[in-house]
Amino acid sequence: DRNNITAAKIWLEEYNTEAEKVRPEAQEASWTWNTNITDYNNRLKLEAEKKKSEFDKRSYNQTLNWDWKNFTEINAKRQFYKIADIGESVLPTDKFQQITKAKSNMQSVYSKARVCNKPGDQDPSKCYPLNPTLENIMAKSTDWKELAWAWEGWRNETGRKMPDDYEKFVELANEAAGMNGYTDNGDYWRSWYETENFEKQMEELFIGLKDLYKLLHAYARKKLKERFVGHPFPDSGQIPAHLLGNMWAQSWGNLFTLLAPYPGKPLDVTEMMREQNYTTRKMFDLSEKFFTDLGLDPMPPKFYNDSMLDKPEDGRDVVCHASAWDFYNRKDFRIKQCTQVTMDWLITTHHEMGHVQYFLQYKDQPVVFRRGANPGFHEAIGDVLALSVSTPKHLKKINLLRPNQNPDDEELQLNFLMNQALKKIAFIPFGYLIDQWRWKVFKGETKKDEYNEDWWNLRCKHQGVSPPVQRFNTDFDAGSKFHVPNNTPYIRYFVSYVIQFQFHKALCKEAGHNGPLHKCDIDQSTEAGNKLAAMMKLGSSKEWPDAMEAITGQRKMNVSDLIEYFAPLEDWLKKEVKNETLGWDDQCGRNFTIP
Ligand SMILES: O=C(CCC(O)(O)[C@H](Cc1ccccc1)NC(=O)c1ccccc1)N[C@@H](Cc1c[nH]c2ccccc12)C(=O)O
Ligand SMILES: [Zn+2]
Repeated sequence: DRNNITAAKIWLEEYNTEAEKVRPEAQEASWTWNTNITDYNNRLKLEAEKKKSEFDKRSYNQTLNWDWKNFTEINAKRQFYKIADIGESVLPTDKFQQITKAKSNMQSVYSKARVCNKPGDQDPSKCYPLNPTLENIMAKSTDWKELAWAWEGWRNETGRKMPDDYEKFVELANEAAGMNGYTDNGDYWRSWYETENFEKQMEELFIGLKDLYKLLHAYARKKLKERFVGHPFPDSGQIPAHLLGNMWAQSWGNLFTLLAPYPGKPLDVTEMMREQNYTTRKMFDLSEKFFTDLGLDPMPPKFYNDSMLDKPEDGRDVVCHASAWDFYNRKDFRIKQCTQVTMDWLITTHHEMGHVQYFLQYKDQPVVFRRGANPGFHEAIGDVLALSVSTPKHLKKINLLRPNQNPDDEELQLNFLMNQALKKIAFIPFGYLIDQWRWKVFKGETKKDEYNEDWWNLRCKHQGVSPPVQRFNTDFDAGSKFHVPNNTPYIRYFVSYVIQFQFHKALCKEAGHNGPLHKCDIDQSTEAGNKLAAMMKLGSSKEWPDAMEAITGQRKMNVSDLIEYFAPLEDWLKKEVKNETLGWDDQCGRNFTIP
């Protein structure tokens, strides 16, 4: 009968066995398309996703045979709750095909996009991809026109071609969410945090970090005005978005040579990697060794054979944006990325390896529990280890610090903190605003003809950046960022950037570190590794405060550890910008220059 827990548990076993067959097939078809974008592979992907959605629907219907909401066994009840949460699979077949098609269209446009007519090119029909060319231009160029060409061209070739598909996706995703009992798709996405007034909590964390961001923003703006003297910066105080070393101004690390407090003491890890003939494989071996030295798991033998770690040179179209893949059969785990030999990519490699380590640690959980305690946890693992790898102390240990440099030199340490701030503090408003925008779109508060206006309202208000050229409602600049056409939620990265410092603080204590937090390197501490592993083994079987408590002893997210980490730099910045006006007007001033 409906309350027979023994029979229910038998059914759960059967569900898991079936899921460990259906999911690998769907993953394999998705992998084939992601590593070779063709119409044929797209059809196979659609077919496999259809099969998986039918399995999800069937399973949902079978959960109705049990009064699982009244089960006293928490673990079984939570498995039923997750099995019944089938997302877009709830849609009838034709609508499911439509939403999958709209998503594939946008992903294909994004991954195939190329930008032509580069200023100074003899052959105007020569076209360039984001990875590596446009990313390198945004990182290295100090030519206003060249930066504006890449910035505007990328948006013309991606976002501008998506509004219709995006509107279709929003409509169908909201319909699916409604059928599952949510008010809209944003409500569904936020439900994964199982947290009362989650939006309010995010806003409070963001407010707690604003002052720190304003200091860094004022300093960067001051130095960029010197570099681009004669070029227009809006009176309203924003920084033109194409000057910050990154296509989306989400990470300012490429401005290190301009912004380092002591330029004479560089951290030029990329050059050191190149001088030592680093290869992609060496970067992965280095990362894997950090994990195994903590007592965590090595990569399975198949991992290196089956992964795609470099951009293919045979001209085929692939999804270059990095991702880690769990095939839900406890055997297949892969990474797909178009690695370049740079420090940024060494960090990204740790980020992706963090995802795979989580897969390995929770692989014996029931399939529905093979997820992060909340999505932010999954994004934080690799970044926590990278906080140790990036320290001058660790770089010295792995011979990526110049031999004549002393890792304990206080000026070098301040340069290191600035480098970290340009990646971690600069990211905060960007990590916050993407889903502020999407949640409003899903709520119906932002209509299609307001997509771009609302996007720039948030970019100007929260991030303090402005468009370098005139923007129109026929533009769709949100679509120029991978996660929007790929429909990957983004608040997870904002959460990760907060909790990774809580994890770092706790693991450093476990590793017996004394002294300033930013000098801590947990390398080789199996005590720290054991704590991290114990948390990861839980997967999503427990609510995330339990997982947080397993590492930090606390049950809440808070920004105090991040602020503690950057305290020495905050003092330096306050002195550096004491004659500057901090912040900017909510609205972007209007003074574009058409190049
Ligand atoms: O997007 C990524 C890395 C890609 C990912 O590893 O997060 C990837 C995104 C993705 C999700 C879904 C489909 C395809 C790609 N997420 C995963 O691979 C993943 C796998 C399993 C569980 C959770 C996430 N980073 C973000 C920001 C970021 C956070 N930490 C970083 C460290 C270095 C560089 C960038 C970042 C960005 O580039 O804007
Ligand atoms: Zn990630």
